[in-house]
Amino acid sequence: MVRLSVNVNKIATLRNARGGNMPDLLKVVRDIEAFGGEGITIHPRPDQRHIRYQDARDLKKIVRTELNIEGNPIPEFLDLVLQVRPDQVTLVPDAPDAITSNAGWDTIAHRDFLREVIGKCRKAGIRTSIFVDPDPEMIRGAAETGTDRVELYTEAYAREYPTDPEGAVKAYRTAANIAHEVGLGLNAGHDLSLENIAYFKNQVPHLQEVSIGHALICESLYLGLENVINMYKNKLR
Ligand SMILES: CC(=O)[C@@H](O)[C@H](O)COP(=O)(O)O
Ligand SMILES: NCC(=O)COP(=O)(O)O
Repeated sequence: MVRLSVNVNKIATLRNARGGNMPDLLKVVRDIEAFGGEGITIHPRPDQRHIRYQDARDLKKIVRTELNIEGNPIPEFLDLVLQVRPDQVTLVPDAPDAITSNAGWDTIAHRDFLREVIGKCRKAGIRTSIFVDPDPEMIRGAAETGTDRVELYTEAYAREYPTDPEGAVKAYRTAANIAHEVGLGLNAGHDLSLENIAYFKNQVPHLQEVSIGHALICESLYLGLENVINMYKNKLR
């Protein structure tokens, strides 16, 4: 079964909107795990617009499933990750002012930098993943960095799925097979939803984990968090 890691950035967005602690992020995370969530993903951005660095420290103490911290490995991010030691770190090449993640790594141009960062994380006992487009050369380049896994950036799939499901997924199927051939574990995420997740899961081999946040939280406004988590898990079986 493909593991569901729930990205809780948008819980922190709502919390920060009033400057208080409602919704209580730690309570929501405990409930997500009680409802069947199999991991918690956070993406502390440099401006800490939603997830704050302190949230990462606090969540490390309470997460019982797996904690995945995503972000651009700027020095303060890497320091946080090496301090917190999550189960997994996912390296994302976001610009500081990016409204959301919008590209995968150029694993060839940044091979030496990624090797250095990944080496430090793996030495600290943290499983590593790097955010990549479904580009065969980028997947092969990722294998040269020493990373444990890659995370396929699924925005293009989600955008094209409604009009051309097979056209949307074929690059990801190819990328997944190449990742498997070169010995990489496989995650996926960004803009996945109740509408598009089952087709992706059924068409993309070797998938170990999906991290889903924005759509899941929005769907939960109508259908309820516990119900939505179990709807995703049923589609991921
Ligand atoms: C790497 C990735 O796709 C997610 O972390 C996504 O960027 C969520 O970030 P926001 O919640 O800030 O959009
Ligand atoms: N890595 C993807 C993630 O954590 C959540 O992305 P999204 O579902 O908020 O687009």
